[in-house]
Amino acid sequence: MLRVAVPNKGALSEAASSMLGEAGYRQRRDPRELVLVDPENEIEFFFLRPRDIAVYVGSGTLDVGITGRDLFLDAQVKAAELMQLGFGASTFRFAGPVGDFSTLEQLEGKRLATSYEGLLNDYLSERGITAAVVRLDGAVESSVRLGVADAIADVVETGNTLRAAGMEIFGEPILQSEAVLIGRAGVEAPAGLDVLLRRLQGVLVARQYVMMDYDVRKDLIDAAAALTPGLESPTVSPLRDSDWVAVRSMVKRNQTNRIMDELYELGARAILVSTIHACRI
Ligand SMILES: Nc1ncnc2c1ncn2[C@@H]1O[C@H](COP(=O)(O)OP(=O)(O)OP(=O)(O)O)[C@@H](O)[C@H]1O
Ligand SMILES: O=P(O)(O)OC[C@H]1O[C@H](OP(=O)(O)OP(=O)(O)O)[C@H](O)[C@@H]1O
Ligand SMILES: [Mg+2]
Repeated sequence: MLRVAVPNKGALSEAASSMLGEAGYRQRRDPRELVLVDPENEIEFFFLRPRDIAVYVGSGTLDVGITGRDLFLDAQVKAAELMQLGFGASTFRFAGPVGDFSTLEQLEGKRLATSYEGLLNDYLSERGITAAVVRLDGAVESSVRLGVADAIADVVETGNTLRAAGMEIFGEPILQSEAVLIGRAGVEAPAGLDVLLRRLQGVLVARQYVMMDYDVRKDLIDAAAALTPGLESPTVSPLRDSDWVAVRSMVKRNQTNRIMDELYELGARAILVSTIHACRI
């Protein structure tokens, strides 16, 4: 059985579980369940803290796991990013009291609070900056006001937490993070991993694309196909009226309305959009 680590709570937990559900795997009914076996799919899910998932995968105890790129890099384990999962996006950044800092160089000799000590130390040493890193478990934004640090390095999503603490970001982003699937580096792929990857890829595509159908005059098919090239090539079917054809093509979800407008301008009619429930590309 493939052994997969999944976040048990926190920012990534719900989205990870619903992605696995969409990929056709059994889901836990009770959030206190720690292990879930899905014998039909020959897979076993272990619900763990996202921060610990890299440790289990890095040590080879579990085959693959879903965690944040920031947490994975912070753990400094021997594993590799296998797939980006398209949720849990955040930026890891420096922040300080409003007006105090504007450049990275000003951090020299200062005290920096963070929950991501490994990630921050790597970043500072790559840039030759020496600062005292204060490792905190959470609520890092309070550390400056409470006097244990001069600035922080933390996860920023909306920036609301920072603003509420009277702080602002400065410097370039340290890291763009999102949820990723990680696996062991330099070993033979475990049985069943290829199926998991294809299924997750299928969910990503089904979320990113819609199916577009329309009718267009035969002499306009090249112009229409240029607007909707699909992944390989659009499907073109005959209609009873031999001057017209029906076209079917996958289209990026976020471009749906622009493409519908352009197809209509071109002369296409009966333009229909439907969601893709599942797919294998
Ligand atoms: N708004 C957000 N707040 C916190 N983490 C977020 C946010 N958006 C995305 N993430 C990502 O979620 C992961 C952190 O998850 P989680 O909050 O469960 O961990 P944690 O902060 O260590 O745990 P906890 O807050 O329960 O102590 C990171 O990869 C982070 O980048
Ligand atoms: O930019 P925002 O949308 O405000 O989100 C970012 C905040 O969310 C996270 O905290 P979390 O709720 O995980 O608490 P923690 O600091 O105790 O981990 C993170 O550490 C920031 O504090
Ligand atoms: Mg948190």
